[in-house]
Amino acid sequence: MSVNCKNVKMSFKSAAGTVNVLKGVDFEAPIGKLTMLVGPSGCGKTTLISLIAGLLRGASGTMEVFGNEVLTMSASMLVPYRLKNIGFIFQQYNLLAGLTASENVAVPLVASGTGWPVALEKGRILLGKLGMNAHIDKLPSQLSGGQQQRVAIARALIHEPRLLLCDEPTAALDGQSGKVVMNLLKELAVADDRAAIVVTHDPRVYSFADRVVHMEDGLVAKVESIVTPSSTDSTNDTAH
Ligand SMILES: Nc1ncnc2c1ncn2[C@@H]1O[C@H](COP(=O)(O)OP(=O)(O)OP(=O)(O)O)[C@@H](O)[C@H]1O
Repeated sequence: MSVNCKNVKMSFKSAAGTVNVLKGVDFEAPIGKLTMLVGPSGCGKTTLISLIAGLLRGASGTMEVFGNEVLTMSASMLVPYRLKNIGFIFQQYNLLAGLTASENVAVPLVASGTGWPVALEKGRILLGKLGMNAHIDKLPSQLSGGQQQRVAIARALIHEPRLLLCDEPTAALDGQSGKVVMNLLKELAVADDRAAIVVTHDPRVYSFADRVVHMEDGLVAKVESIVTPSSTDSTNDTAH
């Protein structure tokens, strides 16, 4: 398993009182698979993947990610944990407005000690693979939504994380662009030693999943294993 969560509970305190958002989640994401996490708005999907990424603290239970017990990890250990293991694609992309596309992509490598020239070159190569050669020196404000999405994907994958976490990667895209993005994610992020977890509301992309985990009201309600046609067949998407 890339991720193995047992009895994960998480609450938020606010002026109105305590909200129990995760109520004892058992969740697994197998290595070499794309796991989709689906369920009604507010059921706790983003909270769960934020905990897995080490971006959110304060949960109880156990959460093993590639052998690391995340919930009890010290703050100083979380930084190298994230750099080594996690790529995160945020719903709103979260690109740095003052940096070009290739500079945005280079940031995770620079953060883990690679020099800017090497990081930028790797960033350009990866953006090229994503069909972005004409846009590598543009600022995010000069890019379309789909182009920004590709920059966010490249930034999440540049340091070759073992686990890619994506929050609604196709929400802002039309149907065809959504399929292209899902094909890219599967091709780049799912391998024998890697896994991806995709949070989505988008029924158009369900067929890219190897496994669908349904959450409801802070709990896992159902798990489906999906048998798909060849996951690498990115040219034939008529089934999607
Ligand atoms: N920082 C916070 N403080 C208080 N409540 C929060 C906080 N973050 C999330 N919540 C609440 O926790 C619940 C679950 O939120 P979460 O974002 O995990 O749901 P979700 O399933 O990802 O929803 P959506 O599909 O709409 O993105 C919601 O009721 C939300 O309002």
